[in-house]
Amino acid sequence: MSEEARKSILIVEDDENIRKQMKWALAKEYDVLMAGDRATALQLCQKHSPGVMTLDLGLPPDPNGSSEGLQTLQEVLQHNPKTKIIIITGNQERANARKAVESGAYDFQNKPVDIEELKIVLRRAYNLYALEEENARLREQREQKNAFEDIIGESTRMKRLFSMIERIATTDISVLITGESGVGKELVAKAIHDRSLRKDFPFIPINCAAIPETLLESELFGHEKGAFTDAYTRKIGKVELADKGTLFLDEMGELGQPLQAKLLRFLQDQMIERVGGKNPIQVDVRVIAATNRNLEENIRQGLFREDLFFRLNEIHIHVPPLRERENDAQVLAKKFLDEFARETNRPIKGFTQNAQQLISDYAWPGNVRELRSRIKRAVVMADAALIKPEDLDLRAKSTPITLKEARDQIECKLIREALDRNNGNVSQAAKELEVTRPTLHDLMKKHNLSKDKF
Ligand SMILES: Nc1ncnc2c1ncn2[C@@H]1O[C@H](COP(=O)(O)OP(=O)(O)OP(=O)(O)O)[C@@H](O)[C@H]1O
Repeated sequence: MSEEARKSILIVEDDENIRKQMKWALAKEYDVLMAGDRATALQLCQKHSPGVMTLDLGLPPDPNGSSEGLQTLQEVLQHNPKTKIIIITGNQERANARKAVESGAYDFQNKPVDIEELKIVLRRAYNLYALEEENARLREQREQKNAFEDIIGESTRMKRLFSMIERIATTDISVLITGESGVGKELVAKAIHDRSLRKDFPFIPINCAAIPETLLESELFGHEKGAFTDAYTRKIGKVELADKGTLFLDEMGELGQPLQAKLLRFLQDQMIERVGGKNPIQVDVRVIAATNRNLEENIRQGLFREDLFFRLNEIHIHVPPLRERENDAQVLAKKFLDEFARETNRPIKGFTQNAQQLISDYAWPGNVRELRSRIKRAVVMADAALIKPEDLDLRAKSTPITLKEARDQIECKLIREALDRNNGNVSQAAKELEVTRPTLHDLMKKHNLSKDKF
């Protein structure tokens, strides 16, 4: 069956003529089901689970009121919470339409229905329905496979991150991703984009730290021909290229004050101006920003605008460093090994026990990026089927030299794990570790651990 043929719609309308007209208008795009009362509507919903539904609020036995329509809405949503319901309502029933939307209807349309407008609303509603279905399917797959497609991870922290990504992806909320260098912030941004309604439009990353401040404005917003000495032709900026899609602003903390102001304006009204341009251009862009800096500290120092921070930080996602992800370094190492062995055609099968131990113990300051490049090197250097510790070239950095260093390392690891188990609750973590709360606070300070990151 083709994708198109599987789209189904239920029309709930007690006037037979209107029902027929709507069927006629929609049959090309949808499998149309029809009901004239609540009982039939419920039956059809349970049997066919339609993606979208139109619902006339005035149904028998209350054709002039809305009680039966609202009851139908409630019961359908109970059984089919993902079905997107568009309320069809008379002009004088606005309050009821609003009530219906508050109770979970997707949208409403006034009578007499403008069929072309309704088709657009239905298409949007259906896309959202299909995306939610797809995300649920992916979630099921992930739960079976213990992975999130391209983002590998089985640790509690990463599983929490995956469900956060799923929850926010279909909203248009701006997201600020924080985390050390190399933890996978860009991968997270891409995963959000890929699960959003914008997924068929561009995902445009830009690294604000890699481009000199003087060029960054025209990289972001574009320029007109002749705007400055080297502007020989018109250039379309990244924001415009990301129209209808997602712009990923990496290393956001590096942005200077003038560009912060321009960015804020674009975030507020989705309008930009090319450098040297005279007319504002309307865009429709979701922004995901990332930083490995402490932006709150930058705000205190007057380096970063607070209003811009609030705009970008509607949702905050912290990606934990690799050393705080239980067994993930092992899982990732195996995955990278398989990938590079295949790529280079080398018969490398795995790691010696000592190499595995080293991968677990090492602190990975460069996070997944460092792990990836170490495994790449090891696959090339290894002279046997199993990778040995020296192939990884890490030993010098990971082995504690003194007893004190070893004690510190284990102390830090135990505190991190206790905070992790207790979602950052210091009192509970202190109880588990059998120390007082103030002692744990002191130790957290010593190891530079913040409870907000758990
Ligand atoms: N969980 C993961 N699973 C698989 N690959 C990963 C994972 N996390 C990161 N990587 C890989 O590690 C490298 C670094 O990831 P990424 O560029 O997303 O990090 P980042 O946090 O954005 O880094 P930076 O702060 O330096 O911009 C990439 O090659 C990415 O594909």
